[in-house]
Amino acid sequence: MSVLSALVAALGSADVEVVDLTAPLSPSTPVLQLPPPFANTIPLSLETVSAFDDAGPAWRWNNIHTGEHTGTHLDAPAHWITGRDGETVDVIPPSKLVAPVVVIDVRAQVAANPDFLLEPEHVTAWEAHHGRVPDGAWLLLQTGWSARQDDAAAFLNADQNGPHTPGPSAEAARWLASERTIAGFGVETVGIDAGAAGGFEPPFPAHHYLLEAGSYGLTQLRNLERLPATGAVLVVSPLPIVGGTGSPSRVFALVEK
Ligand SMILES: O=C(O)C(=O)c1ccccc1S
Ligand SMILES: [Mn+2]
Repeated sequence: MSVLSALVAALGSADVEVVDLTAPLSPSTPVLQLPPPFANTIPLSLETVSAFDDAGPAWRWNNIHTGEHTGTHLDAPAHWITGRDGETVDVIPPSKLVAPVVVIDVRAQVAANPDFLLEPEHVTAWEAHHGRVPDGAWLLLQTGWSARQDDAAAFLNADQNGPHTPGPSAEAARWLASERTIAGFGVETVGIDAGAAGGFEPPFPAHHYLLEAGSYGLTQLRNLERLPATGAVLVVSPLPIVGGTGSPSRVFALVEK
């Protein structure tokens, strides 16, 4: 039996489960809110072209208005100034679109502190149990934050001092970019950087270092609790927007039961 035949058989027998990691995309999907004077992306909106009416008696269709960085989306290296000469979303290599995925569970730490920062020591402690993060793998940070996805205020979790959401420290971002070779870094929150990362050095270090290194970002993921710490395969499906810095993406994982 060929490998793909075996996969099809496994999918049919539920030995391999397809887990959708994508948040539903609607006009109420929370989007990043950068402070003035910075511009912000738009949320999704649907504009009716026709709906079984005079404009289209037998068909319904819409125009969609969205940012590249709206909802569950991919960040390409070209999104950040440090990766400005890097890959745009239309040329992401297939080896990053379908790749091994590992999950680091920090839900307990985040439940105690929404400003929790992933440090290199958290990754090396995980590696002591699960082995080194494989070269070319996606590393997903499981924070439990997807439970907030239906409440924009809770999801963005901002007060007068700014947003309070977890993410990597500047040192963790630098370390992941220099000491490991990951396809990308994925999160449940609105962006791959922590809410306070605008005040880090360098600002937004996950973007700064990981996109500089040619890694990608994935945001606003959910259902990470259905993934094993290792052994699953991630499939990332961005739109191939020519020259795009990112794209809303359908993301799912193949999980052996
Ligand atoms: O790439 C994003 O969606 C994102 O999170 C972001 C975009 C622009 C500026 C800062 C950030 S933090
Ligand atoms: Mn983004």
